[in-house]
Amino acid sequence: MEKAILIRFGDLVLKGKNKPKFIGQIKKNIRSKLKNVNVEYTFQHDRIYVHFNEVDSDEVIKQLGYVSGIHSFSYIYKTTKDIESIAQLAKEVIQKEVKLPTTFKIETKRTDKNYPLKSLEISQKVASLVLPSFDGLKVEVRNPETVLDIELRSEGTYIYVGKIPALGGFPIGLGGKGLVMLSGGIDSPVAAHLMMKQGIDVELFHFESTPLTPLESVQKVIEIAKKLAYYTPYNKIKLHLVPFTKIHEAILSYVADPYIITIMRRMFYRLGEIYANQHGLDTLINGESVGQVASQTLSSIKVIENVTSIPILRPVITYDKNDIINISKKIDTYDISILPFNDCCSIYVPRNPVTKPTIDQALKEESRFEFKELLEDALKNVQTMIITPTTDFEIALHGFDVKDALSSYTQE
Ligand SMILES: Nc1ncnc2c1ncn2[C@@H]1O[C@H](COP(=O)(O)OP(=O)(O)OP(=O)(O)O)[C@@H](O)[C@H]1O
Repeated sequence: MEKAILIRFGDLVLKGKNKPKFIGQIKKNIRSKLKNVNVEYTFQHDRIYVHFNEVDSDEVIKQLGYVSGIHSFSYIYKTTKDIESIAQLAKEVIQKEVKLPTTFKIETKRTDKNYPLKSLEISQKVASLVLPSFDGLKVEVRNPETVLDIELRSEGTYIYVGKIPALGGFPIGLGGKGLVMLSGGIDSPVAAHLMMKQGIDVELFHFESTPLTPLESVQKVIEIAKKLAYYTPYNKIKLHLVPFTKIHEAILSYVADPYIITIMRRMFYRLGEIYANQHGLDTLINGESVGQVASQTLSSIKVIENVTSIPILRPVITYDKNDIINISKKIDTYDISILPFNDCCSIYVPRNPVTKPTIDQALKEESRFEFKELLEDALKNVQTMIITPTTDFEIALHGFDVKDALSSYTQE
């Protein structure tokens, strides 16, 4: 029995001239993802068959599950076009893949128009040969629990049962590049994931305030980046650590308590925009919502966004917290995000954060200290790490300046 995996792309969402580009990119991403596995490919129009010998097919499915742009897979079996062989293979596939008893239907697609039987005739003939061998199969044409698909093509016949849903979305590499403001919280890793799923190639930007915040908060972000790295075609993601301590200290010293978070975010946006522009990144992405906490209001977004002109994407803004949590569990970042270590946004939370800040007042708060030099200095000292799913962080966490502690892991 020749077994392969059929990969589908979700034809409905593919439009016109984008289609060949999309398929070219997804092939590239799949090859890259499976480069350490011994498989072969058959590429046909808008589908891909992955063939394997002595390879753990579940591992192949697992790896393909990280590739955005794939909408579903099926385990698919191949035989000749001889009707007896088709029926024989159908029986074997039912034995292997179908839980009995079940209601059942055969659906045939015939792309080989020279074949002597039409699609419906093939279904009927195969059903008549298969049904006597199984007590637990009851034909139900309208709403069957199980559908056995037969595809009769010029090169042979393929049979499969059911579809395994995949990630969906679009392949990374076509949608431009984005800089994700990544905190250690639940929402921003989900925001990163959602944008990656839409085909955006992301880099991660974290403002670290050690020693005001514990070094573990940086480790937390590295652990999150490791999880996100699985969803890239090359199992690699860039994490930029931005030394934010001096800016943070200045904000805490000079800014009135209710405006601390507003001004901190304005500094985040300024830093993000400059960095993105310097490095050819098209957009800033964050995990902001409206209404989750008192400071997250539309007035607040307006005042914060006022300092930038780069597009800002907030993919989770309409999501319920529970939905965000469910995604974070699926991508395996939830358990890391709920670890207790504070980062710069979660320590020294003001007692009464302003809910309706004004631009004038924000400018007044900022006029109390020279922040431009501080921003320049932070940008000069950004450390870039290439994170893979196996990046190691076995270092002593205490008694180090974060820069020294991380230097051996830093690459440009
Ligand atoms: N230390 C940080 N470094 C980078 N980005 C940050 C940082 N803190 C906050 N952000 C960005 O600002 C957004 C809103 O921050 P907020 O403090 O409301 O959330 P959070 O508790 O940090 O966690 P999250 O929104 O990720 O669940 C974050 O989603 C993230 O995009």
